Amino acid sequence: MNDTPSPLRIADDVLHILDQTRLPFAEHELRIDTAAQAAHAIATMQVRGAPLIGAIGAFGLALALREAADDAALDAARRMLAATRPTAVNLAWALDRVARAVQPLAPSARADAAWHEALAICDEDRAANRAIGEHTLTLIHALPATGRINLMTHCNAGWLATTGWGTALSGIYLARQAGLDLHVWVSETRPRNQGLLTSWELARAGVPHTVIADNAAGQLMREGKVDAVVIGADRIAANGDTANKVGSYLKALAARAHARPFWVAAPWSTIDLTCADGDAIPIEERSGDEVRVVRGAEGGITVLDDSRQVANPAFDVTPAALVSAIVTERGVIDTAAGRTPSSTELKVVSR
Ligand SMILES: CSC[C@@H](O)[C@@H](O)C(=O)COP(=O)(O)O
Repeated sequence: MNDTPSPLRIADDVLHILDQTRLPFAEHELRIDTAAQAAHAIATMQVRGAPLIGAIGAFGLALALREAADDAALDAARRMLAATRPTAVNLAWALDRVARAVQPLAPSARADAAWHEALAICDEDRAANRAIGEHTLTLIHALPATGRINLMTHCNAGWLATTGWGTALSGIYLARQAGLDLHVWVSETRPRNQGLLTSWELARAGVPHTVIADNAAGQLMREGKVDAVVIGADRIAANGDTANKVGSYLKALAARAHARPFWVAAPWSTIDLTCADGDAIPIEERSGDEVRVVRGAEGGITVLDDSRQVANPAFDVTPAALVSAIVTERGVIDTAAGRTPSSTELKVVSR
């Protein structure tokens, strides 16, 4: 699995992360050797993307256990890390997994065991993402498009958002490797502009793409310039309702209106069977300053002063009825055709 770039590097038993708040303008690595630094990196979005924050949370817990590893310390560190970002379930999932692995052990053995569990989470994430890419490639091959295939994506669900390959972008990378004539519409994704990260990734991989303002998506679909939309996910409820970066829902509505497939690509760890439907998914409200200040290479430009009220929900929920397929490492759940895989327990309400 070494043939994918990764936003994190392990050296000297500590973490080195690519600071995503400085991308795409500067490539800058940060050293993370305490749980507090890991929590800060997640909360400030130096690292972001559901699978990646899960992995960093897991390493953060291991780092905490190097300082104190009794039950009270474990619980406190877990809560501190879990409180950083609420929507992506991968964070809580990874923290639970590490805690469960170390709880039966003596405190002296916990830090090393937690570190190994975090490494295993990363290995499994890369393998899952590669498999997601292969399943997505099958969907791409099945598109009725003749000539160049035009996909649309939102936010960044590439390798930067995971420990390797990405989710929504994994299939795009494999399609490119397979020599498919493919072009990607990349929506800018205000207010944090994760679309610029996607453009940065795609440019590095030589994937033809065009960045658009978020509001251009509907017109492009109307003009027949989009064959399918593929996005990642932060949490998928038991009925298939999908939380992802705010703006995903509008793209799903436009895709349905123009009879275009809308695919959600995510590892199984993004599925939360304890959420019956999308109403149970917590939606993160971030600082209004992200809307007030437009960031660029030279810092930020204030476009609205703080006398004005601003709302900044960071995610939205796309109802399962608008999702054509959920692609996980276990295969494709074709929600449009009313088929669920018998080997799994996902209680998707098929339509
Ligand atoms: C493979 S990442 C999937 C999602 O986490 C991604 O699309 C997304 O919404 C990321 O949001 P972010 O706020 O940048 O962490």
